[in-house]
Amino acid sequence: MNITAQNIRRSFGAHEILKGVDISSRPGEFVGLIGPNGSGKSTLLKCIYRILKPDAGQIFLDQCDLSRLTVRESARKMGVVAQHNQYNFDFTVKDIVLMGRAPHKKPLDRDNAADYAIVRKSLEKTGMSAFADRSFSTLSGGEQQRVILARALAQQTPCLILDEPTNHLDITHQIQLMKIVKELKLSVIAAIHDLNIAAMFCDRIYGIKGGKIVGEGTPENLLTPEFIREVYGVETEIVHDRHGQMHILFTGL
Ligand SMILES: Nc1ncnc2c1ncn2[C@@H]1O[C@H](COP(=O)(O)OP(=O)(O)OP(=O)(O)O)[C@@H](O)[C@H]1O
Repeated sequence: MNITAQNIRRSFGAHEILKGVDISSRPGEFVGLIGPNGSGKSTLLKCIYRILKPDAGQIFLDQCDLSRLTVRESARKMGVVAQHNQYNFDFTVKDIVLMGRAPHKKPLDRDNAADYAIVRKSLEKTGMSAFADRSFSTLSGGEQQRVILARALAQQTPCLILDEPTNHLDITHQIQLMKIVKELKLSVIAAIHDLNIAAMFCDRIYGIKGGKIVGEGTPENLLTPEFIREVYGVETEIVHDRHGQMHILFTGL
């Protein structure tokens, strides 16, 4: 499924945070969004996953204008792994993942064996099976993040929006999460802080600064020392390992 955001504008008070942003992800494409703190990444993703209403612009899932879908309809198409997952009630891990099935059910439908099997598989995939009966609020930040990914997997959507999904995760779980998402071959847009993680997993990356897209391309094409200096003001060297994977070395400010 194509995700297309066109000319998105959004202000908070007098501050225009998004100044006409275009971003897209093609079917099966893993798209990264990089940029400094406060550049508008989360604001853009929140407009896409409907927590915020853009002041102008449109978002399409294939040909379908997202603002014309009900929340339930869009939740069948788009899963979200966001930051700061807090609940007012204390749910078990299993219950949280089961919430991913809700968009697929009619109001009085009960959870059935197929739902429970999907929940079990999603917990297995994220390595969280042993935590199924634990209370979500007692988990560490990284464990919570993996449960939220399991919920998004249980939602079985063709599109996935990830807002700094590797926050809180140790390096093993960062790579594991990105691998899980990559292998799903969904249309993904993910805000990512770690440029090396972005380079390793993204098919295409957008750079955003001051609410404007300042570059777009494959990791190799986009993430040059000049571009990184322009966006972040840091000096870098690019090296390649024996597998041909690029790595960014930070050499100074
Ligand atoms: N609800 C809000 N009210 C006022 N200002 C806001 C609001 N939400 C975000 N902002 C401001 O908009 C700007 C962009 O924030 P946003 O969270 O989109 O940045 P980001 O690129 O995701 O940053 P980070 O890398 O730090 O997560 C920031 O200056 C932030 O303070």
